[in-house]
Amino acid sequence: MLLTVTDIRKTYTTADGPFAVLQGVDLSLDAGETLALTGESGSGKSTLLHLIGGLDAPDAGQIMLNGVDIAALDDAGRARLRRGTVGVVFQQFNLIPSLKVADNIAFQARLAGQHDPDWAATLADRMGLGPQLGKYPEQLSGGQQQRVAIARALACKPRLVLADEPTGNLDEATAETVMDLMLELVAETGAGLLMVTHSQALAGRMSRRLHLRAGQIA
Ligand SMILES: Nc1ncnc2c1ncn2[C@@H]1O[C@H](COP(=O)(O)OP(=O)(O)OP(=O)(O)O)[C@@H](O)[C@H]1O
Repeated sequence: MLLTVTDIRKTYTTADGPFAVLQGVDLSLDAGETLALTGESGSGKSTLLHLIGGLDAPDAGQIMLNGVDIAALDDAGRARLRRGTVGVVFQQFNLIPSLKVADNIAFQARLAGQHDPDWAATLADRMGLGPQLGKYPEQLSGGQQQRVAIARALACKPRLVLADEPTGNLDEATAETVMDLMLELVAETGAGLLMVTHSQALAGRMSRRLHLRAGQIA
């Protein structure tokens, strides 16, 4: 199993007191599988994705990724694992404004010491980004920026791709094209995909779907 999440708990401290957003979440994902995570706004979807991506640590529970318990790693260990094993795509693209498209695509793979120029070029080509490689993110449309973000996430050949509303900022037609490309490339690499979405149509394109409600998988 690529990913096994067991009894994950997370409580935020807020001005109104403790808020238990995740109260014992279990899920698993195999390589080559695509999983949609749905749930009302505020149900904890992004929180769960961040924990699985090692961007934050749970209060309790186990997250086994590729045989490693990431919940037991320190910050540096989580960062290393994340760079080499996980590719993340956010709704807001999160490109680096001062870097050209080509360098944005290569950024994470370089950090992980896994930059493969041929693979980066293949991704850019498949994403239709050839003419944009020398441009800066601000010179690109939203759809083009999200294709750069997806290429960047896939450039380190991740075993797991995490996507948080990846097409939430795009118009319907662009969203469909971008999603087609992402699903195609994820399928070709054999990675697992966990995608947070509010779109039932999008969730229907995944091999499985889970719904988060009241801190647990419903
Ligand atoms: N760092 C934080 N400190 C305190 N509360 C937080 C923090 N991050 C998130 N929350 C709260 O935890 C809850 C879950 O947030 P989260 O972003 O995970 O939900 P979500 O399901 O992804 O929502 P949406 O669909 O609106 O993006 C929300 O009520 C949010 O206000």
